[in-house]
Amino acid sequence: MNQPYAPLSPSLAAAPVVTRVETVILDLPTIRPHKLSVATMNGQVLMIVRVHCSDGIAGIGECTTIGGLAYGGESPESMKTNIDAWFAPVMLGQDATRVQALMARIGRMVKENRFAKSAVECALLDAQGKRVGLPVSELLGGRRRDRLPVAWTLASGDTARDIAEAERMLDGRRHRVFKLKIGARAIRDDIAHVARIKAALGDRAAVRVDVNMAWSEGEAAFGMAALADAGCDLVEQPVASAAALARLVRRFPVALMADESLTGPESAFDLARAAGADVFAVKLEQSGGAFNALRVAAIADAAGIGLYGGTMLEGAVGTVISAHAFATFANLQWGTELFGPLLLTEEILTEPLDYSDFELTVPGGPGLGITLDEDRVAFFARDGIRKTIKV
Ligand SMILES: O=C(O)/C=C\C=C/C(=O)O
Ligand SMILES: [Mn+2]
Repeated sequence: MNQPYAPLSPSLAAAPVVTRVETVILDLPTIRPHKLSVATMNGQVLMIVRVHCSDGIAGIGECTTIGGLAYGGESPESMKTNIDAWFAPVMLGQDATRVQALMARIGRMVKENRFAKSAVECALLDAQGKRVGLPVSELLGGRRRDRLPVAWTLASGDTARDIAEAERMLDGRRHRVFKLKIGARAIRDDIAHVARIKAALGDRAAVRVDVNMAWSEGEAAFGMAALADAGCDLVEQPVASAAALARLVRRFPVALMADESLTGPESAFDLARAAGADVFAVKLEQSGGAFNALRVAAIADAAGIGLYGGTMLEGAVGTVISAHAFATFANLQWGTELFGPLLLTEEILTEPLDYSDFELTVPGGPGLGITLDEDRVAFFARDGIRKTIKV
């Protein structure tokens, strides 16, 4: 007869706990300058976090941003400092198998810091996936797709160079959706830039723009009408104000996408309630992690708002956890822009990700399904300083 009060099985009775949290900053070159309205990037800075557990399993996470503090309120340096000083002490000794419970514990001690939370949650999910032998996508409810369409951003700052780059991407069957970064130049120059690229590519490619909040509402009204005429099919965050987005939406024959206005489920709900966008760019870091990104997506689905898998130009680790999350989405009408690793000149994985036929393959192995090349991580580590907080 079963013992009604038999002790928990050893694996449950002594759940593995967090024993060490490591953070390291990697400085990596980009293939070319990457010019946005908020910053010009001549390299990318990744903050990698590694969570070690008492059962010998270690998970990895990443948080990265664009141009230091130019995009949002966290930088790789602030993320590293805050994980070392404030996240690690409340994680040590805690049950590593209960990811959401541990993230809630962190949330009671750490306000905001969404990018850093996203990285730590990723590391816990990677470890738990390795522990139970399941991909992260399956821990998030199950993937619906194994491949994701990937757009490419043209941001060299030179129209002819962008056209040549797009032709190479088309010839190589790597990308056929192109996002153009505009907003730094006079609006008429930007419109002419977009029109020239769309005229050159024609129906072989979709052309979209990201203004990164650089326009006033008046400029955006003029710009969206002109971009629609130029054959652009999506305009991303032309203005900073979510209320202005709601005044601009559905006035022009071009879709309007929210990005910077989305900072997690609550902002997604507010924007959905105002019907303030046609599309949501979901970003795990901006959302505060994978579970929050799924909540943002559920709000969009419920409100009939389209979905797009966004990037913070993460390297392979941040890109892959995003791919696992986006693979679970019921709808992903506008594809993704998970090209971050392709903007870098250096590979930090033992096996490069599979970008082919205009798509990215979502890794199928346990956890994230990727392995860091430790020699290359050590080589690109900033000042060789790898900070370790031990129990
Ligand atoms: O820079 C890129 O190419 C892609 C996305 C970055 C930020 C954003 O969407 O605002
Ligand atoms: Mn954007």
